[in-house]
Amino acid sequence: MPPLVVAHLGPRGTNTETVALVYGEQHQERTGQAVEFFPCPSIGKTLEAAAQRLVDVAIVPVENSTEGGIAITLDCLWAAENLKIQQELVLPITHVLLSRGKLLADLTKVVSHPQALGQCQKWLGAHLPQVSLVPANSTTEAIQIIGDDPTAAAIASPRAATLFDLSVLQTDIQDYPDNCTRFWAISSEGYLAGSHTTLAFSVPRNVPGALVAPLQLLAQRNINLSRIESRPTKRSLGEYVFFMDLEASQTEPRLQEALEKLKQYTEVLKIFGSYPTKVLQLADLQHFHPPGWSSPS
Ligand SMILES: O=C(O)C(=O)C[C@]1(C(=O)O)C=C[C@@H](O)C=C1
Repeated sequence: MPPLVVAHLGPRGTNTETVALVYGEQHQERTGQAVEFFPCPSIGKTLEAAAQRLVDVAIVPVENSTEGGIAITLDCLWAAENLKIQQELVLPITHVLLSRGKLLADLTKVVSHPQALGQCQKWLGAHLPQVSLVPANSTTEAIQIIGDDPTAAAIASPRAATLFDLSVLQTDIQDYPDNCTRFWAISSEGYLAGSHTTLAFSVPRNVPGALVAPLQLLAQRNINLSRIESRPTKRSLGEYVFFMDLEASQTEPRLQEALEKLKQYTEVLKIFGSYPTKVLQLADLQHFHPPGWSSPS
């Protein structure tokens, strides 16, 4: 059997890679199939690899508890024709400040993924108000960017600190202790059943009640909405695509009925599948975190 190929945002050491490693380990334990990893330069390229079937599965971040939705993931999912969610994994996110320099006072710039900079903005404002904040494609690309410059620091994971042998100037710099990110394992192949279903739709006209009718269909069937998020359609200002996460499975008649009726009220309706969801615990992460790391939850 050929190995399962799992794409993730690279280079090695990103938070997304941690989730890919856990996903791969659990897949191998469950099926016996070997797993190979395929690091990609951006979230968009990771999803493209899955859509073009260059890989079997793409692991991508969807939403962070501090910073909210990851727009590029939702936009790529909407644009692709054939992508389905297989599984949701929630990772507690701990950020550390890494540098070849020794003192906070010597730093002039801090580099990281915009999500990570956003998740640490209060800490940065309080401790490094004078530095410039430089965006990177990932937390480990940030480590490559700072190189040996002792006046630059990167925000990355404790695992990246160990992998790249960098000194940690400060641990736990995320603004909220329960900071966590939801990730999806996405594939172009069929999908598994599970407790949650994600869909997205555009509405035919921007009129009063355009969103109330779809919401009523769900409420009448006692289907709980765990998230609703809008993204611009990019056709004209004020036109949106609505993403919804539902606490119900497509195998349930109440959801099948609601989805059938939803077609009347939507212009384009995409169903990204039903999937199980899991909050990763220390036991899931034990092979992928440096000694001494403890889960924030
Ligand atoms: O740069 C990384 O380490 C990533 O995995 C990306 C990413 C994101 O895009 O949300 C993933 C989790 C964290 O919330 C910060 C950054």
